[in-house]
Parts: sequence; structure tokens; C-alpha cells
Amino acid sequence: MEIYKVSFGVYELFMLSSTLLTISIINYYYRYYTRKNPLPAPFPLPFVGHLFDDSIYSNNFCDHLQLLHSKYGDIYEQWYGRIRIIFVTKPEYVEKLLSASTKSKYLIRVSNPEGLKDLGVYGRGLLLNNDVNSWKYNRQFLSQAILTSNFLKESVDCTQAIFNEMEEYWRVGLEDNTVTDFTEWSHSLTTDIIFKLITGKKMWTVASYFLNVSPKLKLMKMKKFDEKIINESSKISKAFQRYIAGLDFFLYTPGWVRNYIPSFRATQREIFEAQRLLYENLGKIIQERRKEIENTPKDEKLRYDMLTQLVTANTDRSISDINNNQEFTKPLSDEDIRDIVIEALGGGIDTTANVLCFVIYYLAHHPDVKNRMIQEIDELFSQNQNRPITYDDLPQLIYCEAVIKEVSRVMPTTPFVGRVSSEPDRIDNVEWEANTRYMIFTPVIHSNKNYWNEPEKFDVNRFIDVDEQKKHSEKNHLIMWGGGLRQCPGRKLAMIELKCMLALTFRNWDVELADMDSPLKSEISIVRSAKDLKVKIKPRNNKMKNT
Ligand code: HEM
Repeated sequence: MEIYKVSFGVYELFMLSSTLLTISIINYYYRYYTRKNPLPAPFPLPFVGHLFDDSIYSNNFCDHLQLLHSKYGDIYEQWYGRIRIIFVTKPEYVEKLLSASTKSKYLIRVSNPEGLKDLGVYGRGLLLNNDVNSWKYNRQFLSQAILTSNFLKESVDCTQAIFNEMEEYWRVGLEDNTVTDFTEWSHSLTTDIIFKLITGKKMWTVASYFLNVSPKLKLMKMKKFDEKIINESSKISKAFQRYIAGLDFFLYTPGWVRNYIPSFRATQREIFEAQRLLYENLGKIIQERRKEIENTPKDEKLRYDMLTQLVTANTDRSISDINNNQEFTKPLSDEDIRDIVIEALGGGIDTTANVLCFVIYYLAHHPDVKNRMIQEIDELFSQNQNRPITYDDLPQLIYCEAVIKEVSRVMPTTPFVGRVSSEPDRIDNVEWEANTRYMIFTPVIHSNKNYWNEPEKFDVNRFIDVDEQKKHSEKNHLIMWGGGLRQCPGRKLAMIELKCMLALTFRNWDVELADMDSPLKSEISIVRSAKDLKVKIKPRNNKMKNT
């Protein structure tokens, strides 16, 4: 019998890999060309499709999508690996996707479970939860906790307290001509506010930022900072930021890329480590709070943060209406609480910080609007410029609210609202199967000529008229908060905070752009984040320097 010896050298290996690669590419494009209901799109790259467009177009990814809209119209597709996403901006489709009916076929936001399973968050929390029952359960607790009037009032006091702390650093750390990055300020500020409001824990992110950038502050030792506590707090907030930014990575990067390409594997490891740190620290915070509550006499009032509400929910120590719910009657486990807390932190920190940055930028470019807003703030505090701001002051800040809405119309911090169908449905006169992914691209809707008079104009007055405003929100013309049953549950809290922060900033300070010619820089992940917003922060009439 003759034995054939097969020698397998570099050449054979190369030929085999090339053949496999060619077959995979053919397979990829075969699936692409035979897809059901093809829609227009730029030609996708093999395997990754348009996955890296956001890095290629980085600063102007939204402009790139706007261009695709002008080229292809109200419905087109994009490919993220093997995932097809249908981009829609036509009113009737948007209305369907954002229906507030409990029978809606669009109660799910994402449906690529692979990454979420790897991260251990599949079917947990809210934002990325695609198990409707578990989402409903978590949403019920989160919404009730952050919508009670006690909590909302607390949010004003909390914003005020942390803002006052930041003002102290501004006073001693900044000269009139100091150029500083407003994005760092706003993110540190909202991190400390939201953490305190949600967990009751004092964070030191603002202090830590200023200790880093202001040597003068270090020298002055105006406060006895406990370096260990500051470092601990900074570790938690960094882990949190890394984890939240990493969700996008797990959502859209295929498992084989994350597991086998070295640089991606390193990123994946980093995100796992951030998650571990975050879970460990939040676990400790929850345990400590449970103990504190147990040790607090029953007739003593408990503080009103969200964690306390969640820990006491459906127990005899409950401090809110959460336990009046007939459907959810059991106390929450530590893991459930941790997941809800992460949602509130994740939903509340970056979004609010970025809106504030965008407002600062637009005000600097529209001095008439800025003056009118400052006039409203000055009138509110005309008796005493330094009195505390109260919950009852906020309804009077009508122009401030209009500024926030108009800035969010022209520069939405959440430009994408995603939905996945749970059943087959007709959209654009064709039948789409269940599990089709849709993305509403809000900048196009926010600039639709059929909804808005002169949409290209920055016009705050369009949000002064209450009836006009109502019409725009009800008809999904302004979708800064999304819509339907998954609409942002933190919208009321966010608006309170934003109005407070604007009033507190501009009643005593002026914020100018360091370079008026510099364009607004931003980058996109789950939200649109302002980048490198260089400003000068000066006391108005020098009054704050001497107080
Ligand atoms: C200016 C600030 C904010 C903006 C622009 C914003 C925007 C949004 C948008 C567009 C959505 C998606 C809605 C949809 O799919 O229909 C959303 C969801 C969400 N937001 Fe906000 N948000 C803000 C502040 C907050 C705050 C302060 C919190 C909580 C403390 C929060 C918590 C959440 C949560 C948990 C979800 C997921 C809801 C669900 O899936 O049921 N957000 N937000």
C-alpha cells in the first residue's frame, strides 16, 4: 500500500486561510444580497459592515447619518457586523415605534443578546433589558423612586449643595483668564449630584478634578481633604464611566472580535474589571445602607435617597409609595437594587452633563438669548442673589427651560432611539419579521420642515408657548426623552437639575468660550458627548471673589 505524505507548510497554510476567507466573504455578501426587503445603504465592508463608521466619521458621525438621510430618504439600513439596523425618520413609523400602548410590538430596545450575555446583564436592568417582564419590574421601582415629590425636592437641595462646593473651588482655583474644560466640570458635577441622590453616598469627583488641575488649590489646603477617600471615590467613578462606555462595545462588537483580536480582547478585559469593581463597591454601599437602616430606631426619619427607597420597598420601613403596588409585592434583592441603581446612574450622569455643555456653547454664540436668560434668573433672585434655590422657584424659570429644549432640539444628546419588533409588522408597506431592529435618528426629526417653522434657526421662543410645546411633545416632533412606554423615566429629574445648574451658574458667574471660532466638538457612543469645551469662568461683577 502506498502512503502519501502530506506536507503542510507556510504556503499551504496561506492557501487554506485565503480559501476560507474567500468563502466567508462570499457567504457574507450572499446573505447581504439575498436579504429580505433590501433597503438602500452604502456598500458594507465584509464582516463588519458599517461598524466602524462612527470612528471613521468620529466628530461628525451625526452629519454623516444626516447625509445618508438626504441621499436615501426616510428609511435606509446600516450593518453592524451581521446585525441590520433600519434607520427611520418618517412620522408614521416613528409614531408606531414609540406607541404608548401596552400592546405595542415595540417594547424592546436592543436584541443582540450575545454581548449582553457575555457581560452577565442579559435580561437585567432597564436600558438594555429585552425581557419585558423583568424590565417592567425594574422600571416600576425606578420610576416610583425618582418621581416622588420628596425625592424631587431633595434633588434641588442636593444640586445646590454640590454646586456650592464647586463654587468654592472656582473661587480659589480659577483666575479670570484661566482656560478650563467645561466638560470635565459638568461631568464631575453631575456624577457627584446623581451619586448622592441615588445612593446617598458623597462622592468627591469635583474635588478630585480640581485637585488635579489646580495646584493653587492644593497649596491653599482650603479644606482638609482625605486623600484616601478622594482616591476611593475617583476609582468608583472611573470604573463606572469605563463600564457605561463599554456597554456599546459589548452591544455591537461580535464575540469573535472581542475574544480573538488582541486589542479588542484587552478592551473587553478592562470593561470586565470595571464591572467587577463597580459591582463590588455598589454591593458594599447597599449592604452598609441595609445595616444603617436596621440600626435606625423605627420612629427616626430615614433620608430620602433612591437607595433607601429601594432597600425599604415592600417592607415595614418603606418611606415611599413603592410598596403600594399590587403587582410587585416582594422586597428587592441586593442584585436587583444594584441593577436599578446602575440604571439611574447610567441614565442620569452623562446625559445631563452633556446637555449642560451644549447649552453653554449655544448661549455663548447667542448673546441675546443668554442675556434674556440671565434677566429671568436675576428677576427670580432679585431680593437676594445668594439665597438658596428652592423647588418652588423652578416653574418660574420658563425661559431657561425653553433654552434647554431648543438646544436639545438642535443638538440632541441622545440622537438615537432604538426599538426591536416582538412580532411581524408592516412598515413602509412591507412585512418585516419579528426581531427587526429599528433606529430613530432624532436630528432629522428635530429639523423636519413639516414640524418646525424655520428649523435651521436657533429660536428659543418656539418653546415658550405652552400649547405649541405640548403639540411638539405629543406628536413626537421633539424626542429628546424618547417616547412611549420606554420613554426616559428621569426626564423630570433631569429638567430640575438642569434648570438648577443653569440658574446657579449664571446668577453669579459668567461662562465664556475660550475660542469663539472653535467648533463644538462631540463624539458618539450611546449618547453624544461634548469634548474639549474650553471656557473661562468669571465671577459676574466680581461679587463672588469677595464672598
Ligand atoms: C437631559 C438628560 C436626559 C436625557 C436627554 C435622557 C434621554 C433618554 C432617552 C432618549 C432615553 C430612551 C427613551 C426611549 O427609548 O424611548 C432614555 C432612557 C432612560 N433614561 Fe434618560 N435621559 C436623561 C436623564 C435621565 C436621568 C436623570 C435618569 C435617571 C436618574 C435617566 C434614566 C433613564 C433610564 C433608566 C432609561 C431607560 C428606560 C427604559 O428602558 O425603560 N435619564 N433617556
